[in-house]
Amino acid sequence: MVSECFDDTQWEPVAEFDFRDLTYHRAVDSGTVRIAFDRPDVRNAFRPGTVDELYDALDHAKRQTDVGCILLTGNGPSSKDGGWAFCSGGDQTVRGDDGYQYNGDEASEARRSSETENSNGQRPRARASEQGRLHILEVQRLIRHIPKIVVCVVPGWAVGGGHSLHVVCDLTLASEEHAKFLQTDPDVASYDAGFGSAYLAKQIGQKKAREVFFLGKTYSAEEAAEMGMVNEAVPHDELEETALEWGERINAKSPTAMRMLKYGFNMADDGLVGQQVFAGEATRLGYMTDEAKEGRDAFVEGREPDFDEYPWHY
Ligand SMILES: CC(C)(COP(=O)(O)OP(=O)(O)OC[C@H]1O[C@@H](n2cnc3c(N)ncnc32)[C@H](O)[C@@H]1OP(=O)(O)O)[C@@H](O)C(=O)NCCC(=O)NCCSC(=O)CCC(=O)c1ccccc1C(=O)O
Repeated sequence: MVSECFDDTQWEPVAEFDFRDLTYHRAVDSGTVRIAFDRPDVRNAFRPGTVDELYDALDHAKRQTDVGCILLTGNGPSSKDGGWAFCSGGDQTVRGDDGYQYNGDEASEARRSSETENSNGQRPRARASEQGRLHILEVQRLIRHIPKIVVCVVPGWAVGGGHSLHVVCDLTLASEEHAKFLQTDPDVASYDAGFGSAYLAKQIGQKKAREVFFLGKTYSAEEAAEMGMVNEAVPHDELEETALEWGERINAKSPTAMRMLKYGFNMADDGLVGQQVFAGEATRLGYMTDEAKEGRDAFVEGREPDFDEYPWHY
């Protein structure tokens, strides 16, 4: 069983990957993928290998031109106590002095996988580091810039670095009964001073975001929705069905419009990187015009470009 919430008639595994800490599925009927943390007994805490896998799954999803929506969720419940989680952040048991450690089997497994081609003939990157890692932020940036809509589907706890992941996703859907939102970063002497906090303040306001971090209260799905950091709370039994419906709604829309809107929303907060990402997509649209083709063809044919027939639009 993937997860108690999971309807296996609606999904098929993405065959290219055999992840240890995640499951990765594609919807049978729509351009939606489902990436799920799969360590329910530790509230889906992430260790360095989990973060590597998450980056790989997202990067793969990014390259699927018939996929418009990514659901990011957590499998459950825990076999130990029946508890549900989206993600409880960095696995504190493998936290070393300079970051989170690949240790024991995990390091050798990552090394081994770097030596083995997957079924696409691709060789996964070697990443197991002797040093501590703090690379969930690379995943945050990928979610932020991925040209698709990422929906965080929260079936239980969203805590610490898991809370920050929900913040950076485009939309959040939460289980009415089990979703709980909590920031413990300062309890374990950690601090996501980027999207996890400053961008959260854009969503729920400065006072409330400071409350989330400085008081460390736990918020229900309903409270989180009232605060503006969750889009909707739905009954637990309907969580994944609703997420899949959202995926279908998203996929019915214009891919170009959705991409430009996402980057437009990002741009105001992302400085020159936001402008660069938006401008890159504007360049792609420009390249698709006859006017741009004339520029390219003139160069390739060794003649002066003739732009006379293209108006200076106003
Ligand atoms: C999530 C809880 C609130 C759930 O509480 P409860 O329902 O009572 O369950 P528990 O009995 O506590 O937990 C069950 C079981 O899971 C284990 N567990 C839970 N969370 C973790 C975890 N994060 N790491 C390891 N293990 C965990 C727990 O020990 C139990 O195990 P048993 O063997 O059954 O006893 C509660 O569990 C809780 O508060 N968890 C800790 C939350 C936390 O502090 N997370 C870390 C915050 S810091 C962080 O996430 C890193 C931030 C980060 O990523 C980052 C930040 C800035 C720069 C870079 C980075 C980066 O790249 O990493």
